[in-house]
Amino acid sequence: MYIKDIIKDIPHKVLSGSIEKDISNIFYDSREVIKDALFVCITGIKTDGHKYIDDVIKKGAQAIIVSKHININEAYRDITVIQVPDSRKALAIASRNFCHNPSKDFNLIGITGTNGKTTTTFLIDHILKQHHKKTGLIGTIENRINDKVIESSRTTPESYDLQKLLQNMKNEQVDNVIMEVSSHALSLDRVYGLSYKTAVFTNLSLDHLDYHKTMDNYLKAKAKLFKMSEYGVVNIDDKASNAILREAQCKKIYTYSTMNPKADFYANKIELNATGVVFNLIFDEKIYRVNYSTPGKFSVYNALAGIIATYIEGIPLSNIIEYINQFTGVSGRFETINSQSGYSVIVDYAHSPDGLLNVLKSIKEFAKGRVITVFGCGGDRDKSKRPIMGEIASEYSDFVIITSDNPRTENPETIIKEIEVGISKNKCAYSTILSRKEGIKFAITMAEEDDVILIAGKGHETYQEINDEIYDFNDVEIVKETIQEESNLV
Ligand SMILES: CC(=O)N[C@H]1[C@@H](OP(=O)(O)OP(=O)(O)OC[C@H]2O[C@@H](n3ccc(=O)[nH]c3=O)[C@H](O)[C@@H]2O)O[C@H](CO)[C@@H](O)[C@@H]1O[C@H](C)C(=O)N[C@@H](C)C(=O)N[C@H](CCC(=O)O)C(=O)O
Ligand SMILES: Nc1ncnc2c1ncn2[C@@H]1O[C@H](COP(=O)(O)OP(=O)(O)OP(=O)(O)O)[C@@H](O)[C@H]1O
Ligand SMILES: N[C@H](CCC[C@H](N)C(=O)O)C(=O)O
Ligand SMILES: [Mg+2]
Repeated sequence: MYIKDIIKDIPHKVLSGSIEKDISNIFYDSREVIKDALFVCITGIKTDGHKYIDDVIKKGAQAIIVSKHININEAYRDITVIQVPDSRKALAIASRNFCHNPSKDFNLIGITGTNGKTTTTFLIDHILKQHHKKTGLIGTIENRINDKVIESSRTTPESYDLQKLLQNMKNEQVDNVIMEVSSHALSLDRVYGLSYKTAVFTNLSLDHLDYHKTMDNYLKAKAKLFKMSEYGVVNIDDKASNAILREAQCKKIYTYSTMNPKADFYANKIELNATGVVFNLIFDEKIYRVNYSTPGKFSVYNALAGIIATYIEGIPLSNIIEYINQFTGVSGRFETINSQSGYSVIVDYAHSPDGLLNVLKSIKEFAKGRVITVFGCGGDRDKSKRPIMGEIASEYSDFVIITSDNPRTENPETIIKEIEVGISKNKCAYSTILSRKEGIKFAITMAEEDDVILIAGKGHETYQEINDEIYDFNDVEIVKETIQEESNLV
């Protein structure tokens, strides 16, 4: 595509070279640049793309987008250099142009919030598919085009990767794309220039302060999505919803609640049990009984969000409720493994204080025996949540095993100590076991009939990241193997 077409709608100044050149591809990482490329220099948190200009020109880049003043070497005078005020926004619009604005050809649904994004996207995808729609899905566990799975390395991809993925989805003629929109993506303009049909707000609670610094910044990032969307779907039981509603520029907003009968979609008569939730949905003065097979009060919220987003797509409520009945849940989200000895193990992705609190409260609703919790916290991420999660685990468990999550480049023993600070020692007994595998094994060895073991934090993850190395690791597999070994011993 010609540079002049790629930079359409981007405020810019051409510093050198021609914009009539044909470009092979766009890159934001110098390490990937190939001949005839356009390289967008991004000033990041760790490094600065402007540092790699010489390098990309040597690799054959023909055009460069910069956001800083640069001195162009005489030898490079044929290289097209374009200056823009904001190179992340420029990357998003250039990518959208280069991919022929794919999202204009389908309805885009975006889910934001601290918890529940993956679960809600999977539920919406399920409902739409049951109604014979073709779908694309983008999020933490995987990306999908209809039933084809594409590996995902980020909750919301960088703008260029996102536009390419949306283009592939368009080529497969999807009717809808359902995507998780992380606060990082909103803050770093990965979704800049997209128009959503529907934006969903699930909730806001403590997480990611390593990046956002304050809860207010975190909330403002989430609120951006509601300026880019035709319809809004908002959980008004969450106190952050006031700010979302205030900032939203949607043409229509549907609210949902389990506490306020004035919400557009209101749930009451909620029954919680070990296999799921059942509740009454009240909409437009009609009552529908909904069955959803993931336990926990938070499941009612995810179901409500899924119901409204698909109602906006024109699917009759009676159909939606029938489809929800057949939804079997998401891997690593309240995934239950029953043992022959009568105890059960729940693998869950709760990795924030609110997530852990919700899952433990839900377990308390049905656990007949002790609750044994195994968890850790990720390294190189928000440290403020560590003692709070320690406190929650000890308040709601009979025994806690603090272990490693993904320590990344931090010392795992230090992370464990920071969690330990929050443990209420008079509330419950606990152990610290560095190896997550040993921690899980220890919990299973001590479990007796009717006990419930919660293994929190890694859910679907199939790896453990320690010191920049990725090791195979799968909570569910370790649980199954250990239960098997235990039963062989009996
Ligand atoms: C905090 C954050 O999101 N950081 C993202 C940000 O990194 P950064 O600003 O530090 O970038 P940088 O490393 O300084 O590099 C600046 C520029 O130089 C380029 N570069 C760098 C090195 C080089 O040799 N050559 C080169 O050209 C980089 O490609 C980049 O364009 O921009 C990079 C380029 O797109 C991202 O890779 C990086 O994501 C990092 C890896 C990350 O871990 N992000 C996580 C926290 C994240 O985004 N998580 C959310 C989920 C959160 C949730 O649970 O809700 C997600 O959406 O996945
Ligand atoms: N609506 C909800 N409210 C509070 N907690 C929830 C909710 N839904 C799920 N959870 C808890 O949060 C965990 C993560 O859920 P899910 O993966 O759907 O969230 P997410 O927003 O996609 O997370 P991430 O930001 O890591 O992608 C679940 O395992 C569960 O413990
Ligand atoms: N999307 C979340 C995932 C956390 C999962 C947990 N297992 C960890 O590694 O910290 C984050 O980036 O904070
Ligand atoms: Mg997710």
